[in-house]
Amino acid sequence: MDALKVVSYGSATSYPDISRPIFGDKNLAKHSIPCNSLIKNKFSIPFRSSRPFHLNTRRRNSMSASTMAASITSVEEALPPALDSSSDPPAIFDGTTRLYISYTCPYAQRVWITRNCKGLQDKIKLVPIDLQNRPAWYKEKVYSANKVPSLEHNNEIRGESLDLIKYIDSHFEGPSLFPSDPAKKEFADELFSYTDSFGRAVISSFKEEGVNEETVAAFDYLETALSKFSDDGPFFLGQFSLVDIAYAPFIERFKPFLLDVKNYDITSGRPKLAAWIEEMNQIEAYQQTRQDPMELVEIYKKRFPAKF
Ligand SMILES: N[C@@H](CCC(=O)N[C@@H](CS)C(=O)NCC(=O)O)C(=O)O
Repeated sequence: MDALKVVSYGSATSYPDISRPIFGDKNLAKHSIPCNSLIKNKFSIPFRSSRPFHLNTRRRNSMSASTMAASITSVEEALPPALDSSSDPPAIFDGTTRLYISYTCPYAQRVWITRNCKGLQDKIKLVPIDLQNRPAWYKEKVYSANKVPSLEHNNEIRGESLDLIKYIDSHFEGPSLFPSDPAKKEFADELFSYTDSFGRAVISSFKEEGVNEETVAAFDYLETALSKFSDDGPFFLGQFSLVDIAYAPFIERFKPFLLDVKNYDITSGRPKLAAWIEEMNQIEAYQQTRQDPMELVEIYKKRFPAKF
């Protein structure tokens, strides 16, 4: 893993938060930090594995020493180009574990983040697909649902992002990304169940003028949810978990889009959500999956050409 290098390929590179200035450069000092330093040093991850975990974050020019300590690091990989209708299929079912994604798909991004967080870059090969010019073999030979993400593992293909992040967490090595505390597990289930409703509630405003009550309530729900275990840390279950991974790709898109087209700042009056975004953006395993926010805004503008 340490041999992996920083390489951006096409649009698949990591970007800082749209609302924050870009600090630093690409010539970053690199080192690994252990799992329990994952999220700033004060928040440990008392999940079942204590295996070392490699987290990368980007060095910034103006930072406190403690933030700096957690923010310089590490493991980046060369991202392959997306396969399109002219590309040959990989050697499907040759024993290689493959994660089929699209670089711009938030569902696929959930699984990609999970794979990175568990340090599985060498064990699970990324196979990006160009959804706009999809290879026919993907539906015929890989995943008949013809969607991403899908995971090829042990001669089987599995789909559905929430199932996949749980599957990867429980069937592969690396730090556990799910708590054992029953109260946290129960809350995790509630938050997983809410993901689709959350998305629908936010998108309901994309088709009309302004930001409706349903959308506001959805972000308020997250703000309240972030209070529940806030004594343990800034994430949904206190410690970083699969729940954060389930929401991050969507917040990554909704935040810049709502700001750009509706002048609506989802963090205004929601300090816990603002802090969560800040903390998420420090996690290199996530950073490496992020796209240019303005490209994401443009994608949404095309997809929702309604009233801005
Ligand atoms: N419920 C699925 C949704 C996956 C999904 O809709 N993926 C989109 C890309 S973001 C897709 O593959 N769309 C292709 C299509 O529907 O033809 C999951 O959570 O994995």
